[in-house]
Amino acid sequence: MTRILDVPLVRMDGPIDGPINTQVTTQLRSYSKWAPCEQGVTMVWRDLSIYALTGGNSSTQHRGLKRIINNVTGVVRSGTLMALMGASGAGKSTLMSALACREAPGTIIHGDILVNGRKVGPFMHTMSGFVHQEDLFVGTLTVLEHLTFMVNLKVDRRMSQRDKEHLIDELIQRSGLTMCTNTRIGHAGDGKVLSGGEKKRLAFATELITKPNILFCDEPTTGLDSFSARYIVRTLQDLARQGTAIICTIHQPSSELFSMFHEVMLLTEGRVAFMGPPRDALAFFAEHGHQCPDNYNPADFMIGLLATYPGDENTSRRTAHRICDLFAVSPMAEQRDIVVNLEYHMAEKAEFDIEGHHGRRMRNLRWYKKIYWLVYRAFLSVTRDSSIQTLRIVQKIGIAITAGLCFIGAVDKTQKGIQAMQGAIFICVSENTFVPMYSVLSTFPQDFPLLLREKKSGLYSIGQYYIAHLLAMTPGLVFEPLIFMCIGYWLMGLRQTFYAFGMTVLAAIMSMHASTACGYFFSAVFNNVPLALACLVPFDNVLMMTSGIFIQLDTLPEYLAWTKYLSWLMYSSETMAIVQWENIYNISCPVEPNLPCLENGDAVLDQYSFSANNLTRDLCALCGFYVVFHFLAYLFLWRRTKK
Ligand SMILES: Nc1ncnc2c1ncn2[C@@H]1O[C@H](COP(=O)(O)OP(=O)(O)OP(=O)(O)O)[C@@H](O)[C@H]1O
Repeated sequence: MTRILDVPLVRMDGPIDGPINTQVTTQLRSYSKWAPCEQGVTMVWRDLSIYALTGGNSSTQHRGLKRIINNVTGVVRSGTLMALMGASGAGKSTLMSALACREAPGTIIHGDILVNGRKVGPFMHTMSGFVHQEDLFVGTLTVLEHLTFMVNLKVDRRMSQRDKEHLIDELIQRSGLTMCTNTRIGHAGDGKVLSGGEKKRLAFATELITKPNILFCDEPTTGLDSFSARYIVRTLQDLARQGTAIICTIHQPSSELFSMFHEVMLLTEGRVAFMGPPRDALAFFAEHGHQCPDNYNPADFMIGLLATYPGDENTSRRTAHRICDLFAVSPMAEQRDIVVNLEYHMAEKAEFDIEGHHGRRMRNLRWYKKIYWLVYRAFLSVTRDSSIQTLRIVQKIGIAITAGLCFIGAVDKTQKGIQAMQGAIFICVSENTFVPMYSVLSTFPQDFPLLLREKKSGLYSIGQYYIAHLLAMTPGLVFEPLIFMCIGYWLMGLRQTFYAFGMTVLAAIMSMHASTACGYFFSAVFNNVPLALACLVPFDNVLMMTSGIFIQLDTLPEYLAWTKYLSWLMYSSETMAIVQWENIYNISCPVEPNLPCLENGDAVLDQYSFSANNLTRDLCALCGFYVVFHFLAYLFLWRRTKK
């Protein structure tokens, strides 16, 4: 059903370079089918109030809720670039997040927000983009790699490789990043990396991949020089010209930037003080006795007028409230209300199936391909930090050579050799335990903000992220112990059979995997490295004491005996000890008859409370540690993203 409206409703084509004319002519509009791309979007919100759960109960915080947005009504349409302005704390970010359906947990929204007549919901994540104030990227990737990753995860899976490449080229060109296609995004303090303005443009390019109908930008010009800020607002103008509806919070824009917006919405203490074209804003304020002085920045003037000044709260609040009251009964508010009420009216009459429509239109990447692309990114990130990787390998080789040289000739089938052998086993186990365990502690605290943002925007699930991360780490976790054992094992003079060597390498690799799993668990539980460290240090002391090398485990007091079963060091030490001592029958004894003597391998194992029958149990236990620690780490991470 197509309706022909004879009241101002939607403006689809107009003088985008200048302010929008609110007296718009008739517009065709169909609400019988979901067609935002074809006909443009109109987003409206009426009497919207937003509360934050405070948990407090003071007189100003009604039933533990703090009202941040107070009965706000508004509209934004395709082709409009709207600035959301107000003093700090006016509620800009809260309102914009709610409109974008990306509100913080604990936020309560009263009132409906409609897009082309439909209540906003999860579909907003596919039909809208959100450029955050703080840019978060994997800094080791280049611009091209980042966009390749994002394009593959965001676009319809039926898109051909050629079209994807074409899209990436177009995004790079449109964002003015041609010169830095192969430049690393970088972290602060890195060498040749993107500038703040380039990062912001890359953030825009990332959001434009899906050609969103509505784009939300949180302070896109903050921290940029005037040239970069102008470039960003020009880009937004271009986007609006192509039919995107854009809402953008902005702090203290220059006069030039201010005039580049088509509409401005001024907020003060959660209320609307003005909504309309920027030039009408000055006229509105002047009409009510607040004339902006010549040569004064209009944005500064209006924000200053609406701000609450410490020490003069009552007067400044009275002024701001009076302006809000005056705007609420102004002809501009009346016109806005006509559009909004009509949208609500049409929404009540129309029938549509938005989820079904979107389901039909967009086919997400299959889960295993998402894992593939996540592994690709994680692997690039790991290998790009080549200095760290090289250092770790060099460190492993250095320790293996040093330990090997220390033990050369000491490990033999004598009573002294038994102690040297157990020492060598401890080195093999501990070298593949403590360093890897501590080195992953910062993983989740570091990755969490980006992970949360990408997860919330529906790029992937926590499970996919976790599996991909493990897969990307696995080659390193095999290679490092392998290189250590290849050098250290033979230099130390451990048992010269391939079976013994293979089993020792296997135990070292499994020990490395269990240790990193434990490190991930602590990283996920605490999400704070100093706290995780404070808890891990006592834990690893217990691990060491119950490894079976320092104390005969049978002699542990009964109430502590169970702790040995929690130590994967004990399982890997026992595995290595078994393969070194099984079927050894000829350990020489001292000449003096009264001195204690361990005559064979079984006696040695017995001395350390180990048993040759435990080999399978030990390997299974090491696998168990790996699985249980990772599962718990995943659960904690998943729970954290739900908060
Ligand atoms: N979860 C919350 N609990 C309590 N108060 C909150 C919460 N979230 C926001 N607020 C309060 O609501 C008000 C508006 O916050 P908001 O971040 O939306 O303001 P803003 O206009 O975007 O400010 P700025 O320009 O400084 O970013 C502030 O006073 C803030 O302290």
